Amino acid sequence: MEVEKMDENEWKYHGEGNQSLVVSHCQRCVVLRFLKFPPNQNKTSEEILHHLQNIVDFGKHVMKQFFGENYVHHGEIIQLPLDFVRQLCLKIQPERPESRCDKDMDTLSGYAMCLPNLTRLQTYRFVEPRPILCIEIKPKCGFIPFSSHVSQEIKHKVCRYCMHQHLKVANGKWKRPSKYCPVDLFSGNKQRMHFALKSLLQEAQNNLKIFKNGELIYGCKDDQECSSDWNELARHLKPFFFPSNGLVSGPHCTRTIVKELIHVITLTLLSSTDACRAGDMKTVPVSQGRSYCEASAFNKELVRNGKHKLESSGLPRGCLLYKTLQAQMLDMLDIEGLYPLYNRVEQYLEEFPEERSTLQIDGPYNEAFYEKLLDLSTEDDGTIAFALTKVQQYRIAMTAKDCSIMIALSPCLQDECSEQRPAVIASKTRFTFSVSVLDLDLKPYESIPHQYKLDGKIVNYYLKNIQAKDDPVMSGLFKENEDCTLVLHKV
Ligand SMILES: O=P(O)(O)O[C@@H]1[C@@H](OP(=O)(O)O)[C@H](OP(=O)(O)O)[C@H](O)[C@H](OP(=O)(O)O)[C@H]1OP(=O)(O)O
Ligand SMILES: Nc1ncnc2c1ncn2[C@@H]1O[C@H](COP(=O)(O)OP(=O)(O)OP(=O)(O)O)[C@@H](O)[C@H]1O
Repeated sequence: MEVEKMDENEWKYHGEGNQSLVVSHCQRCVVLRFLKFPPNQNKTSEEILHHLQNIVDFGKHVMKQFFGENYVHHGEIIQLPLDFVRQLCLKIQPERPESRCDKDMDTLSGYAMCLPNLTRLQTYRFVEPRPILCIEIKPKCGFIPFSSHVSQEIKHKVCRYCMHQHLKVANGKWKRPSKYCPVDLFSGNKQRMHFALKSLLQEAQNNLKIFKNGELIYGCKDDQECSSDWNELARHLKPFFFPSNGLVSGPHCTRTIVKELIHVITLTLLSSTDACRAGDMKTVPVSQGRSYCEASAFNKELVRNGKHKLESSGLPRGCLLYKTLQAQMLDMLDIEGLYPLYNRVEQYLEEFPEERSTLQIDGPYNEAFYEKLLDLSTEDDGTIAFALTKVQQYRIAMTAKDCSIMIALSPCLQDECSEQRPAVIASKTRFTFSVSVLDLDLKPYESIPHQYKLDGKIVNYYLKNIQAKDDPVMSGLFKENEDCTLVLHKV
């Protein structure tokens, strides 16, 4: 890219999260990813460059090993003219959702990351004329904690996402709870995956976005403004799934198209398109934890119908979901078992602050850092080395619990598919596809106390407000208490 000739008019707002803001090029298949900071948090250009270098190194030397070369795009750092960045910032400001404007895009350093535009197929450099559909899923944590350090039994039964939903609705983050359960999505069972994906389509929150030719057509632009009109979605999707049938319309057609979409997403999620170095590193036997979540609407429906056995077919080893789950499962001790180890590291650093860089707490994220992550022993020998390994593994797990999966699909002819360019088949269309993972920024060491507190809040809220109401015995107890209160009233 010729940085001297950068023109803000060739770029447009693409999206943002809590840490970064992304703009896409109008003709080329690239995006720029800028860091975001709260106003007044003045970072020097050097600090920003160092932060970005860490992100790139972490993707290149660590996450590629876990996920595989083809799934991870670490990108490169680019230095941009400050004038271009300022103009771009002004241009895109009106497009930004209000809920994300508590942080400002960095316009002072001139540094950004340049990445392939993952809403496009990765085989083309330029925006190609053929239609492209892209589905972005932020699947969140797909397993139930199996650690013996867990103090509340409910955490062995209900997954964090399902519990957290209730706290988020109570806090006003979302209007309604979603029926999506990540444990169903990661089960590898097609029926359960279908239910999970349908639930995501019903209540996308920040877990699902759909792009057509690089433009967002479905999902939440803002926390308050969510598009969940299936008829509108079906109108967009029809040319992809039923290219020659112009007559089909109405609710039946909408349902058929949505079903086709879910089918294709399931097939791509289960496909194996890459091998990776950590491929044989099995963090935990799947059988160790519970393979279903008691709060999942799918599970509840089965129980209502008198069926108690939830199928978990298991994920094919090569697929991205499997790799994501394995990385997530590096959280072997749960935050409850991890927190005392974090405190051990903290104490050590208080005594020996100069050791912070030797211990690679803030990088560099290189080969040596990766090698140390491979020790999966859970036997605590009381050393700082053990505590540090578990802390770093936990940070990787947290990163994998918050990453997103991008699936890009484009209709193709039979002779266009090859081993390099795999295909999935829907009833009327053959799609060539690519699957990628994004937002693999390592979670900061400093966020661990926050994770510990949040975990307590999520569980306590669920126990007090949700489980107590769901459980007939508990709700009976609450009623009795209410009766007592009445007796105690002055009359
Ligand atoms: O803690 P969680 O599970 O709510 O995850 C946070 C996400 O909320 P979510 O539950 O997905 O709506 C949150 O997403 P939103 O900003 O709410 O869209 C961020 O991804 C946050 O990451 P970071 O701390 O900014 O790096 C995420 O925080 P981390 O816990 O991953 O640090
Ligand atoms: N390489 C890419 N190609 C296409 N779109 C991208 C790319 N990187 C990011 N995006 C889009 O920009 C959005 C924000 O990016 P990203 O998830 O990296 O932000 P974040 O601030 O790190 O997220 P979080 O809130 O999870 O911390 C993504 O949800 C995705 O839609």
